[in-house]
Amino acid sequence: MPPKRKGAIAGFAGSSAATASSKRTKPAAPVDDDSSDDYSTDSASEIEDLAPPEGAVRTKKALDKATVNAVVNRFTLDSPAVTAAPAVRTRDSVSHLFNKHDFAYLHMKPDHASRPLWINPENGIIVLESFSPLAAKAQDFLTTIAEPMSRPTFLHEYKLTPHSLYAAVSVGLDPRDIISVIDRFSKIPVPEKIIQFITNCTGSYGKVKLVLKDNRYFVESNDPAMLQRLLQDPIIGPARIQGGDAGSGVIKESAPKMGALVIPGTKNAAGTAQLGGAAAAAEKKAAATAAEDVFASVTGLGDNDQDDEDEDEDAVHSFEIPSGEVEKVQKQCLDLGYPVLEEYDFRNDRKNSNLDIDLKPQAQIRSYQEKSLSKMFGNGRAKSGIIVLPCGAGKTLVGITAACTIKKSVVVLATSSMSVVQWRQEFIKWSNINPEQIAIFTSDNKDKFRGDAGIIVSTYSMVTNGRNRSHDSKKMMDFLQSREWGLLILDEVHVVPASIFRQVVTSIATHSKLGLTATLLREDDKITDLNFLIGPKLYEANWMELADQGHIAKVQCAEVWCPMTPEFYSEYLREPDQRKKVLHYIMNPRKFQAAQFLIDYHEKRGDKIIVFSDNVYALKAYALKLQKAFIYGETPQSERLKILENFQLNDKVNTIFLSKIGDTSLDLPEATCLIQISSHYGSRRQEAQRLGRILRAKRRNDEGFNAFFYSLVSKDTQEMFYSSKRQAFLVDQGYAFKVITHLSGIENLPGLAYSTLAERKELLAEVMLQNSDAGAEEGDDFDGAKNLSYNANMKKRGAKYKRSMGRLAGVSGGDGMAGPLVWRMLLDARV
Ligand SMILES: Nc1ncnc2c1ncn2[C@@H]1O[C@H](COP(=O)(O)OP(=O)(O)OP(=O)(O)O)[C@@H](O)[C@H]1O
Repeated sequence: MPPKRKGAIAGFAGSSAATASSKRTKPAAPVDDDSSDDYSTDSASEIEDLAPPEGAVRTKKALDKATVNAVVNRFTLDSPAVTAAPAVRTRDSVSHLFNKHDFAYLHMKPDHASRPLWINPENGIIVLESFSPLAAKAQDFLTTIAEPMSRPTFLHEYKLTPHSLYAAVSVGLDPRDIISVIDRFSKIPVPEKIIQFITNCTGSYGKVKLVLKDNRYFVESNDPAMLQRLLQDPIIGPARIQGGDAGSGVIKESAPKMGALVIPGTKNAAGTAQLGGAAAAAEKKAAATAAEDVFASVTGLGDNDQDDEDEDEDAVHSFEIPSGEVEKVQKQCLDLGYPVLEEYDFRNDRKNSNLDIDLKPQAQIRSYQEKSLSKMFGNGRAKSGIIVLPCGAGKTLVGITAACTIKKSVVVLATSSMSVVQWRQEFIKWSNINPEQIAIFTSDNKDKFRGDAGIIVSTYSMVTNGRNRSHDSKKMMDFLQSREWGLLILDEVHVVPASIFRQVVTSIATHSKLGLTATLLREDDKITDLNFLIGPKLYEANWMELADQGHIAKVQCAEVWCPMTPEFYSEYLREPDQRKKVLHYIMNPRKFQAAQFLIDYHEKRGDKIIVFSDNVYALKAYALKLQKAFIYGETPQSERLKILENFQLNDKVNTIFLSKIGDTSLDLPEATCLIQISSHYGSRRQEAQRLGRILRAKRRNDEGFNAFFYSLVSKDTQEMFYSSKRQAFLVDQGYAFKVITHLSGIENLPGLAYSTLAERKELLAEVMLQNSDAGAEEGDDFDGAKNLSYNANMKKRGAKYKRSMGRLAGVSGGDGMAGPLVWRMLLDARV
């Protein structure tokens, strides 16, 4: 049986630049090209200027970014709106050491030691003591109201931002509760400035909702005065449909009860929900842990309080607007400072046919998957937004469970045709969907599903590239655009340019959107666009917590410093061509030796190793010299499959070399060790995605198992700088990078390559003979300006990573584990 390769092959279809340019050259006859959707940072700009899809039905035009930013900027801690009187600062003998960071004026509460967090009044950063008994509770709360910034072993950092507070309100939190819970967890009374910031942000966000019921649009609010204010507006007022259900055009009804919905695959779905109220309550009580008691005593918010709150029924007021006015009303609300939340009341949608889909009984979603979905369905409706889970943590099943909850027609968009096939297979594996009701729309497949409701899985490029559509493809697009969809699942949202989302969300009429990603970061800082094009971040899992629970592998990360040989270094310094400079540090013989040594060592330990190189010249040179298989953009599909199959099943093939086409979605659970010899400058996203290839290691639950991630860096070259920038995201997730300056025993490796000066000189001569193109990455145009801008950014912000001293075991929280022991034996680790 062929091995599972999720999107493996995703990137295997050629380079991003080649794809982008091929989209521009018109072939003789219309041909659908979805061969690659490699939306790397560089390809993004190429794709941005694709024409909008032909005949796209503009349902709701995306909000103008300037307006969005204007609103967001209104709510910063420095804005005039935040007018708290400056705190009275008393200076003492050490104040000068701290300058404006002297927070001695914030008096600690008497029982501060038992409270786990502290909040910076100047910038809204919250520091959490992750070792506190209340940390788990506080963490749940903080991930709802703030952005996780950094979560290493002992102290976590979160930041309150307008977007995070917007997301908090969107899952039903009240600003008073936010302030009171922070206060109960906090070592200091919540600073007045923070209270004002929270009140200002939440005062405007989430007050107004746009709800689709029976395919009629309603502007909804709990606050009748708010609706009156909107109705008095010269643009919104006239848009109201006069004489709606309630005659006056304002309808009053009961708010849905929180938690009334049961998400499939959860414990509730399995039985608790069916228990009578009293039995369920008793079960809940019995499950209360000691930690919860501590929580209650410190916060004063026991479960009973929560239950009481749940029982409160707020009236909901609404008025109806025609679908043609939706965009205008949305924009005007935003201008007034009341951004509109979008929710889908799918249980009352009787116009769109139901889809017969449920999770299979054996499908049990994991606690973090359930938590993420509860943020989406918290009040019984579907909120649009983004769920962030580490690579290999099961985003696909989260998407499938969302579809099983909504039970309406679904569109899934993925980044490559292989991912599309994978998504369909996973739907069939986890749910009882009739295979005829799930269709694929790619260049090879354009069948519709059977029946009134169904699922279409396609790629972003199939849906947005309107230039050269074949007849069948046009028909399929018409089908996609002519009907309403209950849910749009957007896979790997971090790689797709905002302009593509804009085209997608404006051309496919969908009631709710779910974005999925592991790394919600972009080097081009276009993340804020996603907040408004898809929705706020609903949930972000903690990588370390998932690793501790065995859902993803524990990984030891190391940066191996490889000194340049004198002859390579003097050429490197002398070389004026940037690309050739790069080639010199990638082809550094000491780096080659380190790779050879690590491959040898890990193969002997029984590991399966992936070696990544963005540079194809180096990829081939290393692989050929070491006699290992390699795959890059030009490797034919059949050969790729053969290599990957051998890697998985053949115990003689334990190492493969991959270019960056294997960065994402590659599902090789056999891989346990990763060695990176060349990479995409300072890309934090690539580093995290590559790490993701070993997070799903099959052996992750073996006692003391660790996967290994080595980044080989040529010392005293530009590569050192890029490497530190690349690690920033993973360091924030709690990974500690050990610096290894010498691999003990390397000198004694039999057959060590380039051990004589003559061999090294020969290699240098070969490298010098290469033209500048050999130094370029696969499918990448070297962009000196971008290169420099990374430098400038780093100077501006300062490097965020820290190099660790001492033992890796300690810093990675892995004391006493077998992994670090192996390291200590193997590596003479010194800083
Ligand atoms: N609740 C679950 N129970 C059992 N297996 C699960 C569960 N959730 C996910 N898995 C399995 O975990 C593996 C990884 O899942 P998936 O491919 O969806 O990860 P991912 O988050 O999309 O990763 P990537 O970002 O690397 O694509 C799959 O083999 C999947 O079947």
